[in-house]
Amino acid sequence: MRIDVVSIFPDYLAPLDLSLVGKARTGGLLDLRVHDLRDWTTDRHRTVDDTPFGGGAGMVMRPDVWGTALDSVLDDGAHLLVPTPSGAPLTQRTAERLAEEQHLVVACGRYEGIDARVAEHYRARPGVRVSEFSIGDYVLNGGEVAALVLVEAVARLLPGVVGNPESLVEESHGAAGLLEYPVYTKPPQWAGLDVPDVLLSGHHGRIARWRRDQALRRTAGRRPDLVAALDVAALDRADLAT
Ligand SMILES: Oc1ccccc1-c1ccno1
Repeated sequence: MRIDVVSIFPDYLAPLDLSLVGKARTGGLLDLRVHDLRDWTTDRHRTVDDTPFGGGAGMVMRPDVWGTALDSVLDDGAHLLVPTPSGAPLTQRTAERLAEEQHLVVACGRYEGIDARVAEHYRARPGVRVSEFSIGDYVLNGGEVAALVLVEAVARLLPGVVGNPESLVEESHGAAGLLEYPVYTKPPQWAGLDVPDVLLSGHHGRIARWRRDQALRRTAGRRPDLVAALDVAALDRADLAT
């Protein structure tokens, strides 16, 4: 998979040189290219923004600079992803779908955002899909943090990136849509607190059922909104497997 990220702060994406994503890049599993939007400016001041039509505070990112940049990195079949507070929520299901694609291009906006004609222009481009996405109901100073989240959420799903693919199965927001169960390790007693006995029992069926029950309780208690969307069939399949 190839991912291009375009930003006026390319150094914001430096964490993607580290850990699993960094290894995926050096191992050839992920072709990640980070670009400085200002490389596509033509004026002495390398201007990327201007005042908003209709007035209002702040500055808007220019469509001409973005157009030159995206024409340079987008190819047929690419998926243009634009982080924005007004976008569709990025979910694990979205990450799974994106991990199946060949080429993602992330356009990181700053200021008051990117001129709306940029997304409109590329939506009309045959062979290019455009998705505006949000990583949560809060406001950031720009799209770079959202780009970091998206790249990590997608890259870790690529074959060979995570050492043990099994560990992807029972995570929060997994196939059944549940939050993950509580986890414990040595020492068995810590700060006057014990590990649940069932986890020391060696009875794999009971352990699996306890974990499923904990995941259900957590999901109902912390994310009642997810309960309605639970994939009960996936739950049954998982329970049958224990
Ligand atoms: O707040 C933002 C500003 C710019 C680009 C993206 C965002 C954002 C906020 C939440 N998800 O994305």
